[in-house]
Amino acid sequence: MMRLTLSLSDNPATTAVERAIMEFRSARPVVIEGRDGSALVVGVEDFDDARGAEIEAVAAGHAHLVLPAARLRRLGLEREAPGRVALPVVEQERIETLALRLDGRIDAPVRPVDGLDQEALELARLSLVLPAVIVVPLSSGVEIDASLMRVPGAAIRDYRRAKAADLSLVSRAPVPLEDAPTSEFVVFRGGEGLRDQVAIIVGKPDLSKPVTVRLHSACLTGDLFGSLKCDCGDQLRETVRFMAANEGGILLYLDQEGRGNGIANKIRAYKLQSQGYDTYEADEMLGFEADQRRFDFAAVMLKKLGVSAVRLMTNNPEKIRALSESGLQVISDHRVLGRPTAENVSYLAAKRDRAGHYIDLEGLLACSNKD
Ligand SMILES: Nc1nc2c(ncn2[C@@H]2O[C@H](COP(=O)(O)OP(=O)(O)OP(=O)(O)O)[C@@H](O)[C@H]2O)c(=O)[nH]1
Ligand SMILES: [Zn+2]
Repeated sequence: MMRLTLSLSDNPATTAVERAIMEFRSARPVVIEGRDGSALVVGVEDFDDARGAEIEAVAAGHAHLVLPAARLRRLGLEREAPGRVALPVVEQERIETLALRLDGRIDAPVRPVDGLDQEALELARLSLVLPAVIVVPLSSGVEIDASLMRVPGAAIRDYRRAKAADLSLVSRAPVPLEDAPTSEFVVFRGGEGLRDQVAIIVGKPDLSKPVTVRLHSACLTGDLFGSLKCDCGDQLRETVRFMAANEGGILLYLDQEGRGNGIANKIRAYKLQSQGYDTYEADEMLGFEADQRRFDFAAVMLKKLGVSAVRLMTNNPEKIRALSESGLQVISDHRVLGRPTAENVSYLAAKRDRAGHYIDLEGLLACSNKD
């Protein structure tokens, strides 16, 4: 019999994590294998009592819920690290209360997490689902479904770094834009998120000089639909116009919807915002720290395009720091602000006050009042 041997995947660890992400997103349990044991992990989304009963049969009282630090803080605990709460009974109602509900309160001791717990939480984050996981340590006698995906914990830990370093250019073509007729779209595979990353080269920038660059995190609501809740759409179009009118530039459109939390979690956060919480409070309730994004892979994209010095269009100190640390020469004197609207001023103020963004809101409001 002929046997097909595949040598295509030169990184089986990354592929294993990607398969695990797909399983996890379809609400199937995944087995994480660590050095000192393994654990069955399942996300809290789409969790019901029937699934709970299946998990309980395997867990025999040893399941626990792992919650990130942000969520524990929202539950009233002073925490900088994730923690675990025992689940003697695996019930949907209790899990939802602890992981999701606004009035959730901790009703049991919170213990420190182990390596498998951390890897389980990281798998949930990579999967862009709610960052809360049910973990069942597997003892040797337990039999589990052989079709369940098994993934080494070390591969999950290393995944982000590996993907950030391993970006490949897959396609490129001219795409004339309304405000920038000479533009080229260059698509990379790798980086963050679950899709591809796009570099838009506007005009013909001179790569021997600092190139005007913007790192733009995807914002479906703002970029595409002109949502009034943020300034993203204005920033995007203003950047392209500026580049076209000033010797060109490169805009990186990064798959980091919702500050890296994914569109589903962003809309969950918007629901909380409609109840009066600000952009960071809402994320914290869902278990997210202020910003999940990393920008190291953006530097890899720029280097692959032949860029070594940039003039960055941003107000975000984190973007400036990440590119500088990657060895690129960075000039960061160009701020980029959209129009303030009644709906987005509090969002802009929160970014300035909570995340240290360089936003001169008073100046901006004064300017817009003059118009
Ligand atoms: N989680 C969350 N994400 C949001 C919210 N509003 C906007 N976003 C996301 O925030 C990100 C904004 O990204 P960028 O436009 O790159 O902006 P930035 O980090 O503010 O930095 P600069 O614009 O460069 O100063 C996008 O991914 C949006 O989808 C929100 O209320 N909650
Ligand atoms: Zn936006």
